[in-house]
Amino acid sequence: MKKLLIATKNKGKVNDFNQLFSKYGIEILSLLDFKEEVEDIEETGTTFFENARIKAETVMKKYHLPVLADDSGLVVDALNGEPGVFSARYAGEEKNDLANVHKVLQRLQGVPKKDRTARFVCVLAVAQPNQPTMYNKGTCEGEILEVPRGENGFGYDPIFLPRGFKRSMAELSLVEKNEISHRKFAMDQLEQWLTSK
Ligand SMILES: O=P(O)(O)OP(=O)(O)OP(=O)(O)OC[C@H]1O[C@@H](n2cnc3c(O)ncnc32)[C@H](O)[C@@H]1O
Ligand SMILES: [Mg+2]
Repeated sequence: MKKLLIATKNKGKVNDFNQLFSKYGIEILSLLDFKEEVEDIEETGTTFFENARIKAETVMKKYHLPVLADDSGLVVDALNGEPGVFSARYAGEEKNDLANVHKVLQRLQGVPKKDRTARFVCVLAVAQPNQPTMYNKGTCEGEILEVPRGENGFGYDPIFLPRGFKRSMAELSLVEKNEISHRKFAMDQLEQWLTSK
């Protein structure tokens, strides 16, 4: 089975990717699989593209392998695009999903349903030795609920209602999420590269 290294330490993403990659017969490894702790990569970019590039190229240069990186987040219109590239650390450096969700809900208190539009964004970067880095972007439109719902997924899934759905992203199964997610749409554009591997 082919293997691909994903430059992430986020278990929720690894879970999504395991299911998304299964149809390509590709086994994925992440930074969580290394015996020694891999140092955190500083995400100093101001865009999802820059941070995806930093993660993919840093890890590719270290291990000399093709590497996929994912930089993603939640963009809320009524918050001028926040939390955006700061999604993981919105409520502090410790990257606490519950605290991040709470902060978004607090900032949206009193904002009516029609103004709670938002989207998940995912930029994937593929870095390979001696080749230009490739990028793909996927989005998933929806709105922010008033209270969290559901136990599946990770991050902001419990407060995100995908457009056209009655269940939150965290009330969808992994398979259902992966039919409509920002990560899936970014992956679709990689199909040619994945199938030629
Ligand atoms: O950088 P890596 O190691 O990949 O892991 P991270 O958690 O720091 O990841 P990001 O820098 O890309 O920040 C993305 C954050 O956006 C949120 N997010 C991204 N995709 C999501 C999804 O599918 N469902 C819910 N929240 C998501 C979640 O809180 C993530 O921590
Ligand atoms: Mg990160």
